[in-house]
Amino acid sequence: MSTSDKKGFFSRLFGGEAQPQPQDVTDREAAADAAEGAPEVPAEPAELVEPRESATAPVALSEVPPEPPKAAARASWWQRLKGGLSRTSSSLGAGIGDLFTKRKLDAAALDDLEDILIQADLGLETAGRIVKAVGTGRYDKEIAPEEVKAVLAREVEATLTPVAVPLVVDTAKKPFVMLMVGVNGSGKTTTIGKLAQKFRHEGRSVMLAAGDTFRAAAIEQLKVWGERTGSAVVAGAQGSDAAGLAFDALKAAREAATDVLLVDTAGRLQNKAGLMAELDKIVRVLKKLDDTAPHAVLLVLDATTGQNAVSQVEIFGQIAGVTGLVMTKLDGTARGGILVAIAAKSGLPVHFIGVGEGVDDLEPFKASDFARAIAGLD
Ligand SMILES: Nc1nc2c(ncn2[C@@H]2O[C@H](COP(=O)(O)OP(=O)(O)OP(=O)(O)O)[C@@H](O)[C@H]2O)c(=O)[nH]1
Repeated sequence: MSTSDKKGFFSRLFGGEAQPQPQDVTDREAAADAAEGAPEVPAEPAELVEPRESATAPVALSEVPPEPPKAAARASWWQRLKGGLSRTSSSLGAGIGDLFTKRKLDAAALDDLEDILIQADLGLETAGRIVKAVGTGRYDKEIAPEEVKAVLAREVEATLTPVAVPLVVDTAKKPFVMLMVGVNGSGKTTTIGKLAQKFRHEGRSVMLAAGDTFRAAAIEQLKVWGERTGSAVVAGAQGSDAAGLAFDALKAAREAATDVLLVDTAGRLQNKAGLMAELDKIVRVLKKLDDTAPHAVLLVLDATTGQNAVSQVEIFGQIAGVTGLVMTKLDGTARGGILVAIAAKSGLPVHFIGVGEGVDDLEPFKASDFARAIAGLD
């Protein structure tokens, strides 16, 4: 099928507790300045918020989702994944059901199937593969919707298996530095909180750097996550230099022998050149202290943005050297197939997916579970 056959498709495309040390601001400023002249905003000493004894500090911020009920009352991950992807699977299932109930497989049916798959944002390549697989050996015969769903699950799993790569924290790096990038509202800060919780449960010490200095609420949000997860937080004033703050945080994390440092960043894509300069500068400043840092650059993508997420992968891939993906909000869209399109197109590892606002609504990405859930299979 040529792209022109699907008019409008491409037009949618661009639509253990660390004991941190006091900061050496002189070092930080020197490194930041050496990396890129003087910071645009005069640097202020970063504030270090040490983790509280209790990880259940009162939450004052409406932006931070409430803590989930006790584990026993929570559904299993599979149930939450299936539930989260239900909008996508029911939309696909309804389309497939309508199409193949008591109907022979012919060219028109295959064309209609392709439309349904493209509307679910699975991407042209995967849609084409699924249609071919459904058609093979079944032409002119009746085919049950369940059979089509099984083929769909098989092909989606085949596409996703190569990218379902777990994130490995290299314990030789102290700290293992993860830079979190993505557009505003994609779920970066929430994902940082969820990851911090995971790492803490694995017995690692964690520090969070509030590098999204653009929004005061983002800084406050990160502090709440720090309290909740028992992670130290390095934060500066709103508008302070993000690279300087990242430098402070890495220095503190090193001195405290922290296992993982998660660095939040701003995501103002409307100012691409500015964003590129800021991310570049953060990376260069981190390298002053550890030339192998950052050890992972995770792009957080909001599934509800559909095809726009594809262009975000391209842009952030160019400006931030993305090493892996996290897809959030798969529970809020009927177009969860976008993950499949991105996997096929970019080949980037998908480390985690999020299906809710709760702290445990983020899990390592597994190709077969996702494929079964999206196809509506048990
Ligand atoms: N339904 C749902 N909501 C999510 C998920 N992940 C994050 N959110 C919500 O999305 C909203 C934005 O998340 P943030 O973490 O503030 O996003 P951000 O990218 O840090 O945004 P900025 O701070 O503006 O850059 C919040 O209300 C989160 O609770 C998810 O997997 N599912």
